[in-house]
Amino acid sequence: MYQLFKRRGLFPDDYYRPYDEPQKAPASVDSAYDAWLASRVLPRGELLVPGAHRRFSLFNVKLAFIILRTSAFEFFSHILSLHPVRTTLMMALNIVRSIFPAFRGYSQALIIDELQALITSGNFTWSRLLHLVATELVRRLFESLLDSFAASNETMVMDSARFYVEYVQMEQRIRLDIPTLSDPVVRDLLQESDLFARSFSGSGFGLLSPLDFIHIISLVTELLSHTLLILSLTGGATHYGVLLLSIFSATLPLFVTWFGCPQAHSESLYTPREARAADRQEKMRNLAYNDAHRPEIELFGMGDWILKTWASARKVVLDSEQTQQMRDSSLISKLNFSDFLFALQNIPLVLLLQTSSASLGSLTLYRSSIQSVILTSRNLLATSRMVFQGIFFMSAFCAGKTIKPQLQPDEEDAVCYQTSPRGATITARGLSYTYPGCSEPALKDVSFTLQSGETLAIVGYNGSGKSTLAKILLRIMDHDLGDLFINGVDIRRYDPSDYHQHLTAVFQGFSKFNTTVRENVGVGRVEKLRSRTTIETAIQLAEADSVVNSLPYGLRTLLETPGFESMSYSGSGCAPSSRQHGLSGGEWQRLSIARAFMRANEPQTSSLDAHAQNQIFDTIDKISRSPNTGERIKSCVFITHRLSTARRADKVALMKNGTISEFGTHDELLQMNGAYAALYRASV
Ligand SMILES: Nc1ncnc2c1ncn2[C@@H]1O[C@H](COP(=O)(O)OP(=O)(O)OP(=O)(O)O)[C@@H](O)[C@H]1O
Repeated sequence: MYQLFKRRGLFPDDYYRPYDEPQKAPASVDSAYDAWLASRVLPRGELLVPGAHRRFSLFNVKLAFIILRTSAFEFFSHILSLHPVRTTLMMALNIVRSIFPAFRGYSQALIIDELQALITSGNFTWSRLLHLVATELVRRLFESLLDSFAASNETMVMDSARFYVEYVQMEQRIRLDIPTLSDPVVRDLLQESDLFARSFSGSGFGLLSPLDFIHIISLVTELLSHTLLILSLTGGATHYGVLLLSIFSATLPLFVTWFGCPQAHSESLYTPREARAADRQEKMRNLAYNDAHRPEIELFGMGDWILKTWASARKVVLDSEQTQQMRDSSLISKLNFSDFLFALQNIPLVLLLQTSSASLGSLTLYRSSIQSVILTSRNLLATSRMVFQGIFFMSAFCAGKTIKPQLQPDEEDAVCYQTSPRGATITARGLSYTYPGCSEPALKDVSFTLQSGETLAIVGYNGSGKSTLAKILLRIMDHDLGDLFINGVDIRRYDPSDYHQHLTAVFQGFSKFNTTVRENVGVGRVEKLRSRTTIETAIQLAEADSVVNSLPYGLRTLLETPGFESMSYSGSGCAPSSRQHGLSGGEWQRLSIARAFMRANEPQTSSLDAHAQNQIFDTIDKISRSPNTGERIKSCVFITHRLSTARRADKVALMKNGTISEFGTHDELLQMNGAYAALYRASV
């Protein structure tokens, strides 16, 4: 697999390793992807699980800078370009709003001082008091108007940013092919990229969104404005010294937590064993909660096993969380600083009282400002910490955009699929394939030739590699060794989406979508989703018309699915639940065949059918011939366990232990008197 990735140029040479082996940080880091990968490697060669918080170390700070340099600028410029005026306004308003608290404190202090002066001089009047209160109310009104305008502006900016990242996420998932998506590195990358996208809706592991970079700026401004106020109230070196001491000691515990105990979150740092346990407990929980599994859970009495497995996995996770908590609550963070701090903060207050300029207003202002400094420092540290983590998740998001699907040919190698009048010619030479993480190949040295217009039946025992070969022929997986030529051209040179235009397939494990019959069939050829005629023809070809006609709302019937695939969501305007209807396994299969037949009328289509039966073979045979001359115009490969169906194909391939052990016409194989002949005789 590593060789394959190297060849495809998906990952740099020196640091892709299967996850079971110790990991090594990349030798040089000069892209967001490198930095993301390097930030996950722990000193012992273990990998951080996706979503884990990065330690605040010098190395990670350097990586964060590389990410900012290589991808953050591009990302933020894109966000800015979505709403340039509103985003700029949002930044400006954030800074303006950050000065408000200090200004508020100052204004209140002025009112108190003025009242104090009025009372001591004996000039107090109620009208003067009302005037002061009214002024304060007007100031507050202005503040709240600006606040609500800023909030609505921010919502618009955030919504468009959220749409953008979610769109890119969806695009990424759809663009990548099965081999790329099944790679563990890519899976982790996409998981962290998802966390980044979710942080925009405020649900990414408690992360703030990346736009909180702006909040850092406003928090710094707020901190500065309070500090300036305090400095203006206090004077002299003694005051400054004590003041600095009190602020430092107020924020010290925060720094200790930030630098010393970076794994405050329970999910932050799992060992591979703990990560596996976390995964297992989640799977068991899903089994217990999902109604789709209920019949089998009851039938096979899986309840106890689920509970036991969940309990042992849960214990491992809880133990790990406990260890982390104990690590986090180190002695220094357990020390209760609050009383001590309170005393320290009062020292400048006492000194301030000694000065002749001390007034009630200035004392109140001092007290509230010092509290604000502490609060703002806390917010600043918490926000910075989240942003620090967010930078790494952002690198996953940006790196995800650049992953090249493994099956995509290089531009200079790509060729367009050229149709041939009688269907595709398939030539396989020494094809081998090993699933990731497996030691034994699922396909070994498979060679055969299928001429255009011929039908090939693949037969063999369970697990002999039939589906694997079909997936390679369908180009949804890539072979490791050997060559596969379609119409004389290496299959690797075709763009998969171009190649797929010219074939169709029925899968054994076909998808059951929780949507209408029409959409369940129509997705076989999305551009014809609105063409009722095409859908009805496909349904007729698949002999599924009796199924559809028996449904209360025909094509508009909303199908209930036991599985997870869902194409509808609340508010989508889907049919009401009264239009829902369940189908039997066989009826679903008919619809899946109709889905495949959506492409069957294309003259050059090669049909591939998994686990076909006699009746289906008749239909496939009918549509793979020209309606005028009756000549074959499509090649067809199908997998079957029924040898009575296999004998009707032009060629039969018997698969055994991942390879084709016998190949030829039905009669040739019978004459060979080998395994096929024995199986055939046993079946009749
Ligand atoms: N995703 C996978 N990961 C790892 N191994 C796999 C995977 N899918 C299949 N295999 C293994 O590859 C081998 C061939 O499987 P394949 O599904 O191609 O067999 P098959 O002949 O189609 O079987 P069946 O008739 O039961 O459908 C089997 O040993 C199987 O366990």
